[in-house]
Order: sequence, then C-alpha cells, then structure tokens
Amino acid sequence: MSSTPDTALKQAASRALRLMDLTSLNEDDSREKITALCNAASSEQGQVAALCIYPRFIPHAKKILLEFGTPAIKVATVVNFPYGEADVEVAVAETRAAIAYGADEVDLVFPYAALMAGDTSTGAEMVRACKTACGDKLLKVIIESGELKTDAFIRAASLIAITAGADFIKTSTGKVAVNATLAAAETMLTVIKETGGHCGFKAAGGVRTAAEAAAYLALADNIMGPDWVSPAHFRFGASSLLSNLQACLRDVPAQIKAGY
Ligand SMILES: O=C[C@H](O)COP(=O)(O)O
Repeated sequence: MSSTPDTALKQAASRALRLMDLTSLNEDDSREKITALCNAASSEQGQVAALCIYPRFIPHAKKILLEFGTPAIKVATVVNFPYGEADVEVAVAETRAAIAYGADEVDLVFPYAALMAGDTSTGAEMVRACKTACGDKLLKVIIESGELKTDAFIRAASLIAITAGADFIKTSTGKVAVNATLAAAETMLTVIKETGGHCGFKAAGGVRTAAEAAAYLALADNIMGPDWVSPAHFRFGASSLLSNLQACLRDVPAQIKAGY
C-alpha cells in the first residue's frame, strides 16, 4: 500500500529530525542561547543527532545536555572556520583545542581556495593531521561546494578528503552565497559510493523545510540504497530546519525563518 504524500512527508520529517546537527554559529551566541538550543534539541517529536556550536560553548553545552537528561546528543564544533585557510598547524591546534573542550565531532573547513589555486596536497595533509588530532572522535570535512562551484572541483575535494580519512564530507559552512544544493549532494554522494560508502555525508546551509530535507533523503536513498542513511552516515546541518520539521509533524503550517 502506498503512502499519501502527507504521510510520506511526515515520515521524511521524522527521519530528518533525528539526523540533524542543530546549529548555532552566530556572532551573538551566548550561554543563554546555547542553553535554549540544548532545550530545543529534544522534544516529543524526537531528539536531534548533535548540536553544532562554536568551541567556546562546548563545556557549557555538555553540562546542560547532562542536566537535561539528554547526554546522548553529540556536541560538534567547527575549526578552520569559515574561510578554510591553508595553515595546517593552525587547523590542527584548533582541532586539538576542540577535543580538549570535549567535542564529540569536529567540522573542519577544507582549504578549498588552495585547491582551486592548484594546491592538491595541503588539503590532504590538513585532513590527515586533523583526523589524527581527533583520535576516536568524528571528523567532518566541509568542502564549501558553493565556492568550488564546478563538478570537477567538488569531486576532487571530496575524493581528497575521503582518501585522507574524513568520517563525513559536508557541503557548506552556511556562510557563503551558495550553500547546500542537490546537485553538489549528488556529486558528493557519488564519490562516497565510489569509494566504498564508508564516509558519511552532511548537507549544510540553507536547508529549511521538510520538503527540502525529504529531497536530500530521497537522493541519498537512491544513490546509496535504502539502509545507508542513519546518523552514522547522514546529517543535516541547519539552524532553522527543526521548527519546520516539528510543525510538519504536528500538522501546523511551517513558519520559515532564517536562523535558529
Ligand atoms: O553547518 C550548518 C550551517 O552553518 C547552518 O546553515 P543555516 O543557518 O543556513 O541552516
């Protein structure tokens, strides 16, 4: 028996909610805002996979998640963010600091401008060194697909990151003009499949509605097979998707707003 479109959208919304890296990466972030983020991360509709916040808030988020009884929610942070500088030592130092703060997951911006300028080795070196600094914690590599623009550069950055040990490749910082797109996702998922399907994928930046999330899930199911998508392999990095998913699951019209 086939589902009605509404039921299918709700199923996608429910899946997407559990795959979310609920994100707040704003200049005016504060402890109070991070406490509110921790509170929003778990509701009667389900629990997100992770929070994604600036490093200085990690200890606070860990403490609050514990107090709220939701310590299973991972805490991710960003390094070499948002510009993807080509200094490996600085990226490694930031990664070590993030792990020392208690990060479960580190989202590293790949030196995409260096790659576009013809430097194919710094990115590999940076990913390898930061993966070592992460130890058993996850390393997600942000390739900034909207700046790489061409399929050839998106494919090259994805392949370099995966080969150098990335646990996930992630589309975007959310801080540039073009963030996650289905076209970039298709290229990245194809490289993941061609390299064995072990690396995960994170769509980040500009994903705001249940319908948009559903389109990414359908793409991933189609390329990788129906059992591949799980928090171990797939995330949405988003600051304003959660309330729309919750509204969809509650049958309330979604209010699309920018930012958490
Ligand atoms: O990594 C996640 C992004 O920074 C969030 O972007 P967004 O604010 O467009 O959802």
